[in-house]
Amino acid sequence: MFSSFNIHPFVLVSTFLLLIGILIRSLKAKRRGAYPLPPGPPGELILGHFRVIPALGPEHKYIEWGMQYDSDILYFNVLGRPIIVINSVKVAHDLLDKRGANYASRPRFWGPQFKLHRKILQQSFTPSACKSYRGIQQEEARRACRQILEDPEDWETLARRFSSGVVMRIGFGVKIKDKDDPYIQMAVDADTATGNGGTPAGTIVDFFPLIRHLPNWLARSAPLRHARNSKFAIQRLHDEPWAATEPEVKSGQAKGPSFMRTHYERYFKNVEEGKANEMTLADIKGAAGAISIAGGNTTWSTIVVCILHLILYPEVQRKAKAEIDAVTGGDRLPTFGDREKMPYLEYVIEETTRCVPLSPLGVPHASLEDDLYEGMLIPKNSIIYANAQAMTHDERIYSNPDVFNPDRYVPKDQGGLGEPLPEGPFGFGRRVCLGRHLALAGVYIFMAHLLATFDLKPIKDSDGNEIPPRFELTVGLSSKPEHFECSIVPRNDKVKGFYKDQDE
Ligand code: HEM
Repeated sequence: MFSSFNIHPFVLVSTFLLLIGILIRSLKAKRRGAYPLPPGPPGELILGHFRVIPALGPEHKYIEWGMQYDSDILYFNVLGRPIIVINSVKVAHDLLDKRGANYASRPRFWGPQFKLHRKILQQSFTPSACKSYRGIQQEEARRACRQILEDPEDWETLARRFSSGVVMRIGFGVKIKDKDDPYIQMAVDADTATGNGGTPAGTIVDFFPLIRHLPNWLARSAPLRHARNSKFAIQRLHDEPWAATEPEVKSGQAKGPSFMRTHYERYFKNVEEGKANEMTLADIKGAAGAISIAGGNTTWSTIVVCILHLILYPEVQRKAKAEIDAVTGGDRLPTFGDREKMPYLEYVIEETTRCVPLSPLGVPHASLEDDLYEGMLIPKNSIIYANAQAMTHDERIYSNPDVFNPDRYVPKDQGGLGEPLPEGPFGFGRRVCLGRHLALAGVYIFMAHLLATFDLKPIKDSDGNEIPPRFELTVGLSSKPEHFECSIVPRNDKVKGFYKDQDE
């Protein structure tokens, strides 16, 4: 987990002194109260589980340990900081939902002003508020698929343009013009920042926060360098769209709806009327930026993972297309009005989030006070990982969990397995993803357009043999799929007619 411990000797000496403190803290934690901690593998004297938890794919090791210790809740201690891993939906509900107030915090890397951003964002992305963004999502899906018709090789960038285009329009009112638009590169840079930083709250910087003040030559930690480079990319995705749209919004010339416009206008109206403002302009910018950062890469990655599985499982693709054609007659593009008539496509999307949770360990929460769960102590200030990989692949709930099978959700009274829709890919409790309704609507409209228009196939080698696409994910706050080769071809000549008269 913490393999990048590559630091100057000066830091090592200071670290030694720190370790003494850690040892005292660890011993104190062990002696705390009469209640046992949740089970887990043995750690080392000072480092705890620092070297025990693997750097890559820790979620899989946590699943193994859960079985070994026959427990859905595990305890670790890294450099004196308690870590709790939750491996089942039941425990996640019991702690993160039912006792949400105690588990609503984040480890130190989240700023306090985010609480206010969350409150404001939450109101903007309820299921009914999301309906007002459908026009934007539909227009961007049409535009992206029309461009894929012209340039199928570039489907991946065009899918990214769709997802970034939607969140940039909703956040700031910025319209991404084409795939070479500089905003695309900004979104890619921000994706790299959030998608490659290593296991969240699992790097040396998270346990020695003071290291982040050291110059690069002194602390040669890869995650630290990554965090520093990322800061610029993330800031840019706030500053540039804000600067580009502010003059229009200020002068009342902005056309479409956007989060920024709504709150900017409200802010100055309050100023005029002498009323207090809850948010500063910097808060409005921060919240609008959060929409672009949190919503672009995640939606795009879900689409790419869905495409990949539809290529690997051609029978699922065939069924999804048959459902779409039955609703549209194969004569038009699907709309949001068709969504409830396409339960199979909905299951395909849910199955995508189940098979590959993009944040396999969730985004870590932190506990505020000591808590007791089934006779076990969960210490105050623990880092809490909700292991979405464990929950979505729990064999007690899902049959053959590694198989992509949207039919698993078909209710029993309709002849299906009646397995529950996945919980975990969007997190839990008071920090649950507030963009989930928007994200699922975006994936629906994009995939419905894509499947109405194209066949998604593996590429072939020179002998005509199919080469199945390769599947790999980066490791970060939200992972993203690595590039894979595939072939996207129009289903027939008629589909081109779907895109005539499109307003660009
Ligand atoms: C398929 C796409 C998406 C996935 C898989 C996803 C996943 C997640 C996860 C796992 C969390 C952490 C939840 C927790 O801590 O328990 C989260 C938080 C968040 N998501 Fe999403 N998300 C997606 C799309 C979006 C979109 C489109 C938006 C934009 C509106 C968004 C905005 C946020 C925000 C602002 C947070 C932070 C919430 C907080 O800390 O209070 N997400 N998301």
